Amino acid sequence: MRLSRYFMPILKENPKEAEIVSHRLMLRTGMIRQQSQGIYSWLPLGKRVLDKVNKIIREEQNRSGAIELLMPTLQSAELWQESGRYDAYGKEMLRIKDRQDRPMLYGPTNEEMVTDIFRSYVKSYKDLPLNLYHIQLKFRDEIRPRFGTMRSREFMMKDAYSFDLTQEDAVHSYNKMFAAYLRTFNRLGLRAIPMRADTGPIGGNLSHEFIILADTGESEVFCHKDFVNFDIPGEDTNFDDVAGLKGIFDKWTSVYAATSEMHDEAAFNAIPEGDRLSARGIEVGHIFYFGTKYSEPMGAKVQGPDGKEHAVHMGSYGIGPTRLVPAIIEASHDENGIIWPDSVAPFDVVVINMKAGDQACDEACETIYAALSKAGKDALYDDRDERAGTKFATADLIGVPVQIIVGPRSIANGEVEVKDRKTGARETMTVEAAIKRLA
Ligand SMILES: Nc1ncnc2c1ncn2[C@@H]1O[C@H](COS(=O)(=O)NC(=O)[C@@H](N)CS)[C@@H](O)[C@H]1O
Repeated sequence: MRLSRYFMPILKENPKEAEIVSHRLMLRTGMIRQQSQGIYSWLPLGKRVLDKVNKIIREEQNRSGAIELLMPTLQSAELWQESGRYDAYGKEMLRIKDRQDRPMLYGPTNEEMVTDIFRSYVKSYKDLPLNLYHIQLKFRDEIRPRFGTMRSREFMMKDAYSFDLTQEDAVHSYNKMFAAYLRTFNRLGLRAIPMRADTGPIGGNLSHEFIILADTGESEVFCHKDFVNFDIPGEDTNFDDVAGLKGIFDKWTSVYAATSEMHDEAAFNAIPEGDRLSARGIEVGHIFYFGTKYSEPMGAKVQGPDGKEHAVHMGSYGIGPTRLVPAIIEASHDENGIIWPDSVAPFDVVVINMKAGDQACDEACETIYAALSKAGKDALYDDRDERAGTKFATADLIGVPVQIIVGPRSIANGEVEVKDRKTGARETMTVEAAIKRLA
């Protein structure tokens, strides 16, 4: 992408409304724009990151055997009246009337709708287990949306829903998602800690929140220091191995970890002082087992091996992609801007032409940009008619992992400078070596 033809409205000053670093940087880099309270547009640079986050989420959901679909944002009130949540959900629910004056709502979550889909088609235990998921916008009229897209009113959620014949089978489905979440957050460059959690309006009695430690996190968390060394389930994880997945769950819940709602001070103090960790955290995922809470009232039943009808056992599993983007920034930035993990960076490389209009610089940049693009790399070419200093600041601000700096002096010797955004390390090499290294 040539920056002179892109749309990336960089702000020179820190926006005063931003209270935390991720909100400040997402506004300054032109990743998002607030349209109204708690409602945002994702501008091109932000959309590229959001798409990469969703790609990883999708890959790990699919690896676990979950099947993707897409449900609408607008839902009929009747479904929520069947489950009894229409009134219980409270003021966070945006209620709408259509032109026929029918009561509708902008979905805050989709347990009722996915249960309606399930009950319309699945009648036998032979079709289980089943896990259906989508990545879709939600609306929750948060009383105090803040911190940009960290806590917004309209937000994107990956929400998955599992269906099983028995509680035992449902716990295996829960453990599949548990392992998939550990893999997902690790691939996003985050260390997420699963913590026993409250179930709130979703319901049920088994629930874990996945929290990443960050000073500006809204959650207060307490856990054992050992978490930081636990192995992440590998690519070769066998999601049909009931005992194996139970082993992963047991390992990752073998030491103390709880959010403030579930904290047990005595249990925490039983941990040797040096091993205790109390911190602030950001909830990036939340999983629930809630049995027949929805299937019973909504008649989602299958015929069991005994020939009898059984309400299916369900769970739901949420991840917040539009919260993950700021969460990654909170976990990975410095005084010059964002430091994107390679896996979600909006571009792989930024080519900086220190002197646009200088023939040698222009030619070298075009050669490098063409070679990187040909090799399938996401390259941003800063070809703007701007001072070099402005270009260096932009490249550091938007956090692209690698910068190729092309200046008149070095290019006279056929050389360029390659800078690593995370470490700041710089290396001078020939144009060919730079292309070979990065293409
Ligand atoms: N207001 C919000 N802004 C941004 N992300 C949010 C917001 N509310 C929730 N999320 C994200 O969505 C995830 C799941 O939300 S939740 O309420 O915990 N769970 C559910 O809604 C269940 N139905 C799981 S499918 C959270 O872990 C969080 O990452």
